[in-house]
Amino acid sequence: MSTKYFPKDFLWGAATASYQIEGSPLADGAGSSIWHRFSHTPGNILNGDTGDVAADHYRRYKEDIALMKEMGLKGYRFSIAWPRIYPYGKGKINVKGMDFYDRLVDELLEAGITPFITLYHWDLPATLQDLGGWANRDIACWFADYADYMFQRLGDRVENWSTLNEPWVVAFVGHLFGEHAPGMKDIYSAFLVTHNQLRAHSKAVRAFREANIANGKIGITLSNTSHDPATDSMEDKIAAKVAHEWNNYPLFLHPIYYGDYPDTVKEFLKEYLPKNYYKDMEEIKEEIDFVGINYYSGDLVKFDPDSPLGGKSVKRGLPKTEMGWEIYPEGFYKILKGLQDEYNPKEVYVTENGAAFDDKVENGEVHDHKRIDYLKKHFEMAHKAIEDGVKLKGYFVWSLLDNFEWAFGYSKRFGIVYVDYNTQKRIIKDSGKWYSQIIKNNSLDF
Ligand SMILES: OC[C@H]1NNC[C@@H](O)[C@@H]1O
Ligand SMILES: [Ca+2]
Repeated sequence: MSTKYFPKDFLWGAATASYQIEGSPLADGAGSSIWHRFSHTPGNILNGDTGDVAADHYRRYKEDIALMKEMGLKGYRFSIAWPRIYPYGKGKINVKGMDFYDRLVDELLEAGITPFITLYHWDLPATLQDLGGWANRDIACWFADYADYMFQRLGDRVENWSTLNEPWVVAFVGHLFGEHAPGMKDIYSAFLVTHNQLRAHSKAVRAFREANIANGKIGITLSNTSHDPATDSMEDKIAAKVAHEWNNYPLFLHPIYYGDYPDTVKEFLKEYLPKNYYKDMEEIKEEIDFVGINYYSGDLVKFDPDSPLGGKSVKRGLPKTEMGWEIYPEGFYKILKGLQDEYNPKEVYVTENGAAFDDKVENGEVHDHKRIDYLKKHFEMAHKAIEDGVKLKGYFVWSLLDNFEWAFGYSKRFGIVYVDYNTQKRIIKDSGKWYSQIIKNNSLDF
């Protein structure tokens, strides 16, 4: 057993998102979001759950920040609900909505916790969806205006900003698979949404440069699944490469760093890319300060001529989390190392990593050993990645609190803090206590 230390000032934190924890979606003048609509549309969410109350964080934020302080978190990643700021997506500002985030940031700073803001984590103002949402090219301006206003209001106290959370999930789960808001099933819209999110992201980055925020850093947060070829055959290897370049960070980083979509996306999916997309690439190619990596799991990819991507996902019989996702820590290393090798970002943050397990309260405690084991294995891989040159500067566990897990509602618990939704009581799980020690020692014994 040896002790391995993480770099000095490594930013250990926890992550959440507005619609998943806040509740009070229409309070104090906030506008409706596409997730308010989607969760209130019967049939979309397990058990008919909605984000109407969630973890009641909009009202309990001070108590939650006290919990973060008790656990010794260095950082806290959270998202701004665009419809609280602009109830109609643009135009009129809602002062009370802005005040909530002003107070939240001040409370975090008072607790010595570094704020890490995500500008968009899926709760698009519903009125913008009525104008076409992310499929409307004008959203690049709508988003950049919203981003610029946030930079003006919070830029004096917040240095770390991520524009979009998991734009792949927004584009494909929301516009092709139809399982997320706005519930569309149109592959052409999904690629148009991919493209417009890139345009919006880079326009916001330029606004960020203009805002001249002292020590400011801006990036983007991308979802990733580690895709390995099912066999050594060339067919499976190509299928795994296509899956990687479409499903993971390359789909967005290739345009941002190199000004074009990845080769396999252009080769296999050109039909679906917006016509004349290339004209926007100069605008999209815009330097960022860090890449946010979200990682949960991996799979095997087998050549499959019937699939539009030429491949299908295959399980390998590994232990799974409550989400049915295989536990594959090696994939975490592959994604982090692959990112550094392929794009050489200035900095990398793990903006999400964690697991859902069937947590139970026993005598006022939650002995979530499986989550501790999951996190420990992934921390080991993160440490190995740093040793191998990945410029990893911080790690945010998903999630601080049990919360609204989108189409699964409250049935899946990812928190290091347990939430009893009947009483809104919080219980720091064993994993939260264990994590506190890791942060305090800034090291792992393995
Ligand atoms: O599925 C777990 C998490 N994945 N990334 C986005 C978050 O909003 C999810 O809760
Ligand atoms: Ca200010």
